[in-house]
Amino acid sequence: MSEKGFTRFNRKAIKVDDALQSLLPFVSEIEAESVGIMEAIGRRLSQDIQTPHPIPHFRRSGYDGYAVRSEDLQNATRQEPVYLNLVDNIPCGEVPSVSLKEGETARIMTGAMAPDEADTVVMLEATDQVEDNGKTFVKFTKPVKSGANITPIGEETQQGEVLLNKGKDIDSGDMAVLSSLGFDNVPVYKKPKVAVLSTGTELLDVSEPLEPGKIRNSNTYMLAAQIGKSGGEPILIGKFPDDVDVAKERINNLLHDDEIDIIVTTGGVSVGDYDIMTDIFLNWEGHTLFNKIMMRPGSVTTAGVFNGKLLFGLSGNPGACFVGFELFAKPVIDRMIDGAGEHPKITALLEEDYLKVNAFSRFVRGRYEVKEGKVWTRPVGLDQSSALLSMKDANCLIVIPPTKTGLKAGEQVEVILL
Ligand SMILES: Nc1nc2c(c(=O)[nH]1)N[C@H]1C(S)=C(S)[C@@H](COP(=O)(O)OP(=O)(O)OC[C@H]3O[C@@H](n4cnc5c(N)ncnc54)[C@H](O)[C@@H]3O)O[C@H]1N2
Ligand code: MOO
Ligand SMILES: [Mg+2]
Repeated sequence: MSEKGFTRFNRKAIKVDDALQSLLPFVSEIEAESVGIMEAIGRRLSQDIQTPHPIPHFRRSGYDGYAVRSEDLQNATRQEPVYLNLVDNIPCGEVPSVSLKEGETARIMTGAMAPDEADTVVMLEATDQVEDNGKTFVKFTKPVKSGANITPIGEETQQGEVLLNKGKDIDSGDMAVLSSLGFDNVPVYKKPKVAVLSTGTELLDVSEPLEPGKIRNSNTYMLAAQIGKSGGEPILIGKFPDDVDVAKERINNLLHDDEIDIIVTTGGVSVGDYDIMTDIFLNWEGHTLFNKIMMRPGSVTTAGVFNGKLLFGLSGNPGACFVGFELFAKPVIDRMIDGAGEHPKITALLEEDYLKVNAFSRFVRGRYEVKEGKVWTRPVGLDQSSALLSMKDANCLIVIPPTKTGLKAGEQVEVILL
């Protein structure tokens, strides 16, 4: 009997949102760290990133050509071309070596720094270079608009603007900005360390050959991927037989291990004789928050807290384990790294009838696709808690509210994006 009056069998089912809310008070933001820029890919920024200088930080030529003062060319025509004296050559990475005076021009390459006195760059294709007793001139046959083909300082952004916001997951565009601004070290949130421990005497290691009545421990590896995708770092503790003392001792170590932020177990949370996680949650030094949810699959998903550390007892059934993680552990990890901790939802149209009726909400592994501008969704694989193969094809969970009649094709449903 736990202090909340939970017992093995009489469990008080609570709503998904209430269960999620009951976890959130125990979620604290994880500290930040600084990582090398290449390690920052996919990590979450822990600070706003302001630009220390305008972009671009110098007047930049947009083309290979000649930097000119547009007033020198205002009378240029094919019949009466203007010839400017070539006084400088500015490749990319160099700076102008002379200041342009009236009647002078500088050859300049794309991306190179334009001379202060030039307000325009004329493309090479629109000019000719001519020699005249040892001096080089450039021939222009039409006037140019002042400012053409030169990117002014700060055209993209002025100094001091916030370009990347705290809480953003670093993707390719962010890497362009961070590297351009000189962040060879990047402030990111530490990855919450999530210990994964699977219980079940029936479990074999991945490398072990099958035996009658036994299965390989697939939940641990499925969760490792889900944890990584959620921004956490999976710490694989391994599989344990259905021995409550062994499991309890191991879990206790983890609860006291400052290196571990969250513990996730799989298996043994229902009413079976060897459901040892149920036993642990019924009498442990922590506080059990819930052990029954108004949902399918994963209705026996259980969670508790011990000195501020959350322990999740996910179901052994792969489908239930997967859904239990997505609905409860993923939002917790997200909030630890400054995320909203919400389930990303969109509405979609059912492509086919869903006729299973149920008193609880169903979270059905499904796929959504955009077709003719509308979002459609359909279940994938076996819609059963114990199904293993439906997760690989799923990119969403279709939320089927409690219904007496099931839902018809074309009806609107919410889907949670995976
Ligand atoms: N009489 C009742 N039976 C069941 C109930 C119930 O209320 N009354 N609850 C059902 C529900 S709901 C679910 S969900 C499952 C949950 O089972 P457990 O969390 O206790 O999981 P186990 O019994 O340990 O195993 C269930 C199933 O999953 C397989 N399994 C376990 N660990 C792994 C793993 N690491 N990788 C892959 N597969 C795993 C295990 O072999 C079993 O087949 O209980 C229902 N029963
Ligand atoms: O609630 Mo369970 O995951 O349906 O079997
Ligand atoms: Mg069981």
